[in-house]
Amino acid sequence: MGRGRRHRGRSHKNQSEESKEKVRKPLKSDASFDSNIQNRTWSNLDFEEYYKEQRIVKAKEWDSFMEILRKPLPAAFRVNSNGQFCDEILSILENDFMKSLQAEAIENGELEAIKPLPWYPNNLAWHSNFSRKEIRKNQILERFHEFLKLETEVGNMTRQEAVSMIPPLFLDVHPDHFVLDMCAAPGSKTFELLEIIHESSEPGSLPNGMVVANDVDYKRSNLLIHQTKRTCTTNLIVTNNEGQHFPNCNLKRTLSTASVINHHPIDQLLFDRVLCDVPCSGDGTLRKAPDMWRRWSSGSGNGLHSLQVVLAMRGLSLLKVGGRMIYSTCSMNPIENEAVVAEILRRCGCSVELVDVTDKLPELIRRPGLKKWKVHDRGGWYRSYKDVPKSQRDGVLKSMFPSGKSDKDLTGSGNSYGEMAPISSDESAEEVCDLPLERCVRILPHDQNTGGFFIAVLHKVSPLPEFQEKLNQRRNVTRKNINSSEKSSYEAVSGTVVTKPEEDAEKIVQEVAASENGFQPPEKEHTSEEGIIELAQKLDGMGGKREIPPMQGKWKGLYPVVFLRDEAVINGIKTFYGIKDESFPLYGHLVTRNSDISSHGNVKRIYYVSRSVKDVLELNFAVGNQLKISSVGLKMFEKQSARECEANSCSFRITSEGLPVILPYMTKQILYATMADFKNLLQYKSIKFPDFVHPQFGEKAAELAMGCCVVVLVDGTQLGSEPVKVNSSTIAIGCWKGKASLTVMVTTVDCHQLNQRLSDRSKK
Ligand SMILES: C[S@@+](CC[C@H](N)C(=O)[O-])C[C@H]1O[C@@H](n2cnc3c(N)ncnc32)[C@H](O)[C@@H]1O
Repeated sequence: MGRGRRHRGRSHKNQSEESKEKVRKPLKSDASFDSNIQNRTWSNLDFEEYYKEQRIVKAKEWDSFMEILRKPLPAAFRVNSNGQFCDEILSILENDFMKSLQAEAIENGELEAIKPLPWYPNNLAWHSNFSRKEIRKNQILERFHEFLKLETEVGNMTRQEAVSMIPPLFLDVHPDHFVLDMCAAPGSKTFELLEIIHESSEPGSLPNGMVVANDVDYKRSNLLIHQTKRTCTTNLIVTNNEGQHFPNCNLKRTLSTASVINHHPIDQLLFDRVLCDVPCSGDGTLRKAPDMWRRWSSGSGNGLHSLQVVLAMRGLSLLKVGGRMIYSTCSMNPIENEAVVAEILRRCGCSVELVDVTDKLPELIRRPGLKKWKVHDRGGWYRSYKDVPKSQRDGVLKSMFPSGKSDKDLTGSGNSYGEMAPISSDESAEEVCDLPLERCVRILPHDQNTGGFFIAVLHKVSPLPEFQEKLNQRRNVTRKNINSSEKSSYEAVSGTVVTKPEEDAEKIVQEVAASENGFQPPEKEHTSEEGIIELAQKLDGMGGKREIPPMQGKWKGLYPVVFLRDEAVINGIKTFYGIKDESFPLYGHLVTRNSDISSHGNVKRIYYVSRSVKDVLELNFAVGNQLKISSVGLKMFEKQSARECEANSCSFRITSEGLPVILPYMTKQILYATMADFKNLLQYKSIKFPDFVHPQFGEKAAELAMGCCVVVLVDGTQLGSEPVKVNSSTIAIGCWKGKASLTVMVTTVDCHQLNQRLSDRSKK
């Protein structure tokens, strides 16, 4: 659900109080809900009056539009295209669940239980005809629920509302693109963007592109950090800047000498793609957040309009010429949608075009953007700004109207984008926007049983008009001044500034059982998407109150990220795992943060960053840490304080998320196991060397240096021809080689899921 600051609290409150009296109880036919939901209200007369008046659907469609809004939203999910078991999972969906759930679907009056979303490429996204609640509560659906839960937890699937999957597809992202996700939390679209960035990369090869996922709310950002961990990406930076003041880290403006600039591969942070999925009133999510029926008022949309305009304008100014930006909301309100798009087109003149995407995703049922709408405020309707009484002009802005013109403008000349349609002197005449707003994409819930959504695709043809850029720069200079006083507590420390350590995200996830074998438990991993969404909704329920990090502790809640320059640590890792600089350079790509350094100066966690992220970190450092970074790169090594350790072993273990990236470059500490031994390891977690099915495997394990190692699954024919080349289907797990046994260092959930997938494979 969209959220943001409510600018006009007073009118909002009055209207929502009024609307409480106008609500009605649910229809009898909505009987499938549990009693808790039944007691909720499923209508709001203000909502009905508002959208009838805005004519977002034809009169004859009204009843079906309202009817679907009162039905719970069907669950939707995506299969991670980069996941190792993508094909297996698709096959289970097609060959098992599509058939086995059919009877239950028919009982529910549906033709199909689950089906691929026809507009999503390669059948990777699915729609189920059961709501999330039904899936959770219904016993027959229990096996399906368990499957969804497990595969989501290990990162093979993502539960995501169908409409929320659309913006990244229209954005046309390539693996070498720099992408800004401006309002990114809780991160379902960031996850999708990362998937696209990584789509064609081979194991270990990192794409040239990257994603900056920004959100002003640090608590919601922590959900994003947790959620995107499952992508195992080195190409992500998470920031907590205000989107409208997002810095472009312009080195030319910061440094005076060209020679210094020459040392930096990039001198300004601009993006090939921007996703501007702004905070909004969120009435497109009524089906999954029925509480909104009670809270809905037209004031919410009005209150967010100007923030939405400035966010979109900032996004466009951070976009490279030739780049593409998506403006999207999960609201159906034209004030948050077409009015915002019209205003940014007016401000940008010919430098920005609204792209016609009718030929893209042809199976997606969509409606054109509106050209006519009205503004509602404090019980009154206005067709034109000239009708708004002076006393109400603080709440109703001229940019909210189709012409975007004030009384004075209406007598003057048109704008550079095109002449507006003449406004008749007739009081009842409606304003019609002359911009090509029909190119916007409206998704209405009753067209294909989804939530409501709005998308506009914008193309930056040339630099923005100079005064708009200057306006943006002025805003940022003012912000920078504020920031520099805020920053005094960490100025002396080199590196990037993070607002809060990642561990906060961990607090919300389940603990994995501590290993009995003397080493620290593996890092806490994966929580369910359901949990993430529920947490995000709880945060939404805080009424737009933004969370700022508590300013406690030595670093006052601001933890610097630093490049790891400790050669003893880096060389120790390189030697132990046999990593060669020419194939996988570690130096310059490893970062840590002060919160990860113990009081004795020992590093606890080490993160790996791609070249693109490294370049941005260096730029950010050079411009005085303008980006407030809360997470960066991929946690690759973690200090292991084991009981059993030898002088020559490395105290850093490889994390499970880091393993797929580094494995192709490891030349030491690798064991090759056949299915029997591999499955036994997953099942029993710790096995003594003589107890392996293949004695040679136990002998090789015993010969290995003590400490972290990797066990790679091979078939019998590959044994003896080691090293086996790693490819995208390679299955490997991190283990600990002790004095007498080999112990798995993978969470119980991951072991269980992997075992299940391997059993499915062997059945074929
Ligand atoms: C509609 S939600 C984004 C959903 C997200 N794109 C996703 O797919 O999961 C809007 C987000 O904007 C954030 N937000 C609100 N005001 C902001 C601002 N001024 N700058 C950046 N983010 C903001 C909110 O914290 C919220 O997480």
